[in-house]
Amino acid sequence: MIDIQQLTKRFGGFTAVDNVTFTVEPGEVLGFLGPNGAGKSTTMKMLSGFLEPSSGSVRLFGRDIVRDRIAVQQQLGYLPEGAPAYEDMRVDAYLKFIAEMRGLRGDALRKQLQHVVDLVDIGEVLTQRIQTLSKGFKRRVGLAQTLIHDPQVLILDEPTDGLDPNQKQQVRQLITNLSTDKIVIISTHILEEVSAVCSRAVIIAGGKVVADSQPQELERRSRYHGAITLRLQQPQPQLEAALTALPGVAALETVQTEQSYLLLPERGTTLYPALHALLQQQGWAVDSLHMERGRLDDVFQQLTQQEVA
Ligand SMILES: Nc1ncnc2c1ncn2[C@@H]1O[C@H](COP(=O)(O)OP(=O)(O)OP(=O)(O)O)[C@@H](O)[C@H]1O
Repeated sequence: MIDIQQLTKRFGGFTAVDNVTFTVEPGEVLGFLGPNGAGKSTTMKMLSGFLEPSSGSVRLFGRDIVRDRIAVQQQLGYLPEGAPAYEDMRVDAYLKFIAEMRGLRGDALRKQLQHVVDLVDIGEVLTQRIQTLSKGFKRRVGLAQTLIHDPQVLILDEPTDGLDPNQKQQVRQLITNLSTDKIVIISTHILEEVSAVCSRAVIIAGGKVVADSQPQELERRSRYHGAITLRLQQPQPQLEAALTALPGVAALETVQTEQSYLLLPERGTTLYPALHALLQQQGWAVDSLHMERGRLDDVFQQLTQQEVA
């Protein structure tokens, strides 16, 4: 388990990370979210032992990262923001170098190297210099470096930043596969990433935790939770008035381009039964009907703007 208690970082008079507390268990993928400048990277640096907290603590399986830094770092894999590497080295030489730094030798080194090369699928670029790689491959080499000593905890700072949609998908799948027996913490400002890979989301703004929940629970806080988008097969002149009058409708929006209506529910209301009854009664044929789980971007905005304001 990783146990973060009242973690704080001040740079001069400025508090970048302010009393952050949370714990993460093996098998969890924790998404650490926040707008630019919220304090994500600073927190990740403290979690991985690269920056000393001003106050508070980080304990990994009971060991304090400041007092026991080397022992804790042996169980950690850290991918810093931008996945920096020695650009003029070849991929194979770089990974061998990192493996040696991690104390691997001989057969164990060769096996582990082969294992991570297969895992992140970089066999075809092993003899290339890192500076000549595409962003996607660079990021995968960064991940290989993070995984080489088979750590129990992975701390990945914006692991899919700058990747194309296919590469994003591959890295997310890899993170999901790795998470079965590891603790994974990823920082991101990509909300779809949270829905795609995270079992939990901690949102920070202005250095403070403003939410700590499962992504589905956060979606339920959105005003779009249970919202229905409706399009009929034939336009009906009375439709708009009938929808506005439906019990439980908080607001009605029209989506002109698609000739559809978006019905927003009053909090705690399920709109579908009343809508279904209306459609049946009027005999209006439905072209499409979609009910939303909620929108993370909406909740993210509410939570982070409140804090900044
Ligand atoms: N070494 C430093 N000295 C002074 N201020 C710093 C230092 N490092 C970070 N900061 C400030 O702390 C705040 C948090 O920065 P941090 O990089 O942790 O944010 P972030 O959430 O990772 O942002 P982004 O999404 O843009 O990467 C920012 O205002 C930043 O300017």
